[in-house]
Parts: sequence; structure tokens; C-alpha cells
Amino acid sequence: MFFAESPRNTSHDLRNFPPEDEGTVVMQVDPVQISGLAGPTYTLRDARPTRMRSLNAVIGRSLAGCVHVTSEAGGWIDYGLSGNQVQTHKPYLVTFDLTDPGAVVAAAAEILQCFGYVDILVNNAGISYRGTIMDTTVDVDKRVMETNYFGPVALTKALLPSMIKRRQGHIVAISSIQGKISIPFRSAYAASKHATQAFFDCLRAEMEQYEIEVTVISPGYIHTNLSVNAITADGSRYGVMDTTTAQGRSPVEVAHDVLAAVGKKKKDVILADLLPSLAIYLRTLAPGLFFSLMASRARKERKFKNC
Ligand SMILES: NC(=O)C1=CN([C@@H]2O[C@H](COP(=O)(O)OP(=O)(O)OC[C@H]3O[C@@H](n4cnc5c(N)ncnc54)[C@H](OP(=O)(O)O)[C@@H]3O)[C@@H](O)[C@H]2O)C=CC1
Ligand SMILES: CCCCCCCCCCCCCCCC(=O)OCC(=O)COP(=O)(O)O
Repeated sequence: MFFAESPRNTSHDLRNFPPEDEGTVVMQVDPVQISGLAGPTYTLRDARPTRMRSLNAVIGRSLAGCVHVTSEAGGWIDYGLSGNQVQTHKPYLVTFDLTDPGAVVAAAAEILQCFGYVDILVNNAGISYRGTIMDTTVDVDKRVMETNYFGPVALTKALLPSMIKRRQGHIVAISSIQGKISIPFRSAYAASKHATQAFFDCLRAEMEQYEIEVTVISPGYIHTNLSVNAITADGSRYGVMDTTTAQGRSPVEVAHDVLAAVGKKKKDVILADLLPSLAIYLRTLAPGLFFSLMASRARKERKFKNC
């Protein structure tokens, strides 16, 4: 299993994992049994920080960074095997900028050179955004699309041929509730997540003949650094931990649910509370009412933020 992405422009061989540098996640356990991929059973361990400086820092890594995946036998990654034949691999972290197409292709080549193939690709890295459409530069729209949409698309395309050749693989896209509904002042983010949903839905249909699974996950708020790292209308960092984010689900729980969904080969999963889930139905069944609610939300927020 390879968990895609994170930092930038350097590669770390994690044969001596965990390294000493801060920012690396070391996880302790809560074993989750995942069955799938032509029979083998994976034992994956959940993300729990032991040497992070803050929980928030863990969140980014636990969902988006290098996830430490270990076997019961104490190795690192079990894959491609069944029964007692457990072969383990230490994680190998390839770091690259998803907005750089050349770096994405090079990273995919490096991954394939290292492991020969990828069982499960989790497209998780992402960036959010806050701003009014009128104030937002197109450069900001592009940056969000490049990170959340074109980057994962490029990485997926680079790894697909090897999956097709093996007729085996599982591609996961971490989208958002905002891939299904659009809320005001999130135009670029919601657009990138809607595009993600559409692309991976098409991919699922096209990959069925090769027995490659595609799972789109749409979480509600998660307590991560997403709002802090979000960019604003002029491209600057928002830098605020929003209450909605702070009150979101634990990333450990969400990571657990993502892995469980992969194990069950789920195609489309909403990981959210009742209200966002109902909002998706409202958008479909009573769009006029949904649009009125969103307009009222925009009015209130504009008044509150004076924008
Ligand atoms: N938190 C939430 O409320 C929700 C999050 N999600 C989705 O979950 C996913 C993970 O976000 P989350 O952990 O919450 O947010 P964080 O901001 O905490 O983490 C984002 C991660 O994405 C990586 N990243 C960002 N830009 C790039 C890039 N250009 N190239 C490579 N890596 C990059 C970051 O790496 P680095 O640290 O090196 O910058 C970081 O590891 C995102 O796709 C997000 O949209 C979905 C619904 C709700
Ligand atoms: C039948 C009754 C239905 C009532 C529905 C009322 C409509 C309520 C609107 C609810 C909006 C929920 C928005 C949820 C957004 C969300 O969970 O986003 C997840 C993210 O990706 C968060 O990113 P952000 O950067 O925005 O923090």
C-alpha cells in the first residue's frame, strides 16, 4: 500500500523509519482488518501520534502524509500475500508537490521502481480555500484545482497502467461533502471536489473491466489543519482554526473508516453527521429550497464578516 503525497521535493527512504525529524508521524495501534485485493488480508494499524508536537500536526500526516502501516508481525506493510506468508515492507516516503506535473510523474516512476506496483493509492492531499468569488484571483482558483484535482488525476494516470497490467488495484479519492454540495465562500474548493467526484466516478466505470476498484470518500468536518492551511482570495494563508474544523471528527476515526471502506470495496462513502448528509438529499430533491438556504447563509456570513 502506498499512501500518496505530502511534503515537497525531497525523497526519504524510511528504512530507518521512524526518523528523528519532527513532523513525521509514528502511529500506534488499533488493528483494523482489511480484506480485499484478490484474497490477501491486510492488517493495518491506525494513526495515533507518539511523537508529534500537536494533534493537529498528526492529522495532516495521518490522513495526508506517510501513514505508518504495520503488520501484526511487527513489520511495516503487508501486501500481496495471504495466509501465513507475510512479507513486510518498511514504508518508503516519496515527497513531491502535487501541483508540479513533472514531479508527479517522477514520483510515480520512483514508487514503481521501488515496489514494482501499487495496491492501493489514496489520493488524500488537499487544500481548502475561503473567499468571495468576486475578490478571488483566477490564480487562486487554479492553485486549488491543481492541488485537489489535477494533481491526483495526474498521479492516478501515472499509476494506472501498472494496475491495469496486473488487473489489480484500488484507487481512493478523499473528496468532501463539498464534492456533493456547494456552500458559499468555498467556490474553488467545492469546484475542485465536485470535479474529483466526477472524474473518479468515470474512472470507476472505465476500470471495472480491469477489476480495479475506485472509492470516493466524502467526509464532513475533520479536526485537522485544513482551515489553517486554507488559502484566501489573494492566495495568502487563512491561518485560522475554524470552529467547524476544531469540532470535526477525529482524523484517526476518519482514517479508520476510510480503511474499512477500502476493505469492503465501497464505491462511494459519505462520512458525515446527519445535517450535511440531509443537505445532499435536499440539493437533489428540492434544489430550490437548498439554493435559498445557501443564499441566506451567504447573506448572514457576509454580514458577519463584512465581506
Ligand atoms: N479537514 C476537513 O474538515 C476535511 C478534509 N477533507 C479532505 O481531507 C484531505 C486531507 O486534508 P486534511 O488532513 O484535513 O488537511 P491538512 O491541511 O491538515 O493536510 C493537508 C495535507 O495535504 C498536503 N498537501 C497540500 N498541498 C499539497 C501539494 N501541493 N503537494 C503535496 N501535498 C500537499 C499537505 O502536505 P504539507 O504538509 O507538506 O503541505 C498536508 O499533508 C483533503 O483532501 C481535504 O480536502 C475533506 C473533508 C473535510
Ligand atoms: C431535510 C432537511 C435538510 C436540512 C439541510 C439544511 C442545509 C444545511 C447546510 C449544511 C451545510 C453543511 C456543510 C458541510 C461542509 C463540510 O462538511 O465540508 C467538509 C470540508 O471539506 C470542510 O472544508 P472547509 O475548508 O470548508 O472547512
